[in-house]
Amino acid sequence: MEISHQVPWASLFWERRFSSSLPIGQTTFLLLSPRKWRGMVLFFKTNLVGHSLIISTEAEFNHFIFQNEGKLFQCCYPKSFNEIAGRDNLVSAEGFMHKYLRNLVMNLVGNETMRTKLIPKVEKTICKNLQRWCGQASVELKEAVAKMEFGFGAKILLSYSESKSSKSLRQAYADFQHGLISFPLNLPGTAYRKCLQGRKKAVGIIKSILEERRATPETRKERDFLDLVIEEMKKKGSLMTEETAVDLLFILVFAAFETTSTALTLAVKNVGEHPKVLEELAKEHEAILRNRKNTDQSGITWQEYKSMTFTHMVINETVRLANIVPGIFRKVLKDVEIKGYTIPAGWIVMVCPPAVHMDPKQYDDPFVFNPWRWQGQELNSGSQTFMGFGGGARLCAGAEFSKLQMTVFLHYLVTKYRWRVIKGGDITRIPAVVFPNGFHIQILEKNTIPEDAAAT
Ligand code: HEM
Repeated sequence: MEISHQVPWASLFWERRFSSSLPIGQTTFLLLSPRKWRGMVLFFKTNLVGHSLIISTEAEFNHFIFQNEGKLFQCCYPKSFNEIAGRDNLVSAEGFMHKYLRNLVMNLVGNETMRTKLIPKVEKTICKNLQRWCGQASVELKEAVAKMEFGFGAKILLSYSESKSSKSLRQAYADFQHGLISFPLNLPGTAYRKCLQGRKKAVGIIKSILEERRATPETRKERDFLDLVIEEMKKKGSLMTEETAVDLLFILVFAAFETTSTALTLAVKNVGEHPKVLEELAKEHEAILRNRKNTDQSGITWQEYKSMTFTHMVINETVRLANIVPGIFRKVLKDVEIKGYTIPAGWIVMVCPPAVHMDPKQYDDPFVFNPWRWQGQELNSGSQTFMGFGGGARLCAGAEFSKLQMTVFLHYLVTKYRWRVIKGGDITRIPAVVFPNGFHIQILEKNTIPEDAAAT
């Protein structure tokens, strides 16, 4: 690991990945003539399970890769990823198929749907859960939020309810997640085998819901995403086969709960550790309540949501530091010239967002949680220096939806409740962000005194 002092984030990623996930065999870390630019290694060559791989740690080149999606670069995740995410999964789909699937997803979580349909539903779910957690001695926030997001996602996608089902979709995803980032060795006892088994169970449940729905199209009060998918399947010459439908639903249920729950837990942790941020956040949300002309207004309006600038700054800062997706993989379609080097067609490039997010040339004191650094900037989900949600034509389809959920959660948390940490909150990267001891907090109504404090 001789280069660890030069690219701490990238090397940390590989070190963790290979030491924790590759118990057998050795992957060598090859460093071939790294180009330095303003003191930072731009890119270097290594090898990933037999593939030649360029790791790009440079903002400009990463942006170039995103902007040339489909022309010079193509999405490329390892074969084993397609085995666990499904052959027809949206993340690996290309060209017309990618556009078609992405459009369907935008139908589910695009701005118009969020504005007209999702805000009140998100609010209702969050308020109900916060009320339930309030007063409990301790709530493990990551798991509690993941459960809430899973329930919400499974409902809008499939009208699935864990409590009304004989088989647990949630457990199937827990097994899937357990081995998601592991060496692709399908032998009894391996994490990868467990992951494949989890996928098989989840796919089985989703398939049976799909078949049941097709056999007995009921008249539900509200259409879910599955209704839309089935409608697509019925169209003459449709691209939507049963396999594609199942793979799409499978990946969406997962995407809907895992990433957002991690980001939201980190947001609460960051805000709690920075009293000035909490104060500013509360000020913004209390002003929203105060400025309402109609005092009977029951929920957040789209305009109010859009005006929560400081909250959006807190979310961007959280996602920047979280680096939930540490590597984004692309295949080089044609030879690419970059700063005097040629990257040959067929090679794999890994965009490394953490290296950009933690680069002191891009962000002053990059390890410090400082939402004010976003002041006056466009708070987009992707830019040349912010790639927590990826970029270009494959910018995360759920980025805005994820931000909406975090914003609504923070709104109710800071206006109605207060919280204190009971235990946990440590973070480990394997390379996915995990909380090894959880993040246990107590949530109380804003104007109550905790029992132990009242007793003293
Ligand atoms: C904090 C939360 C989230 C983070 C950090 C995140 C991150 C990302 C990243 C980095 C990518 C790009 C992958 C690539 O270019 O290969 C991506 C793609 C994607 N994400 Fe997210 N995501 C989040 C939440 C969500 C949610 C809530 C959904 C679902 C509703 C979602 C659905 C998707 C989909 C469908 C894609 C593929 C887009 C495409 O290829 O066109 N994500 N996400």
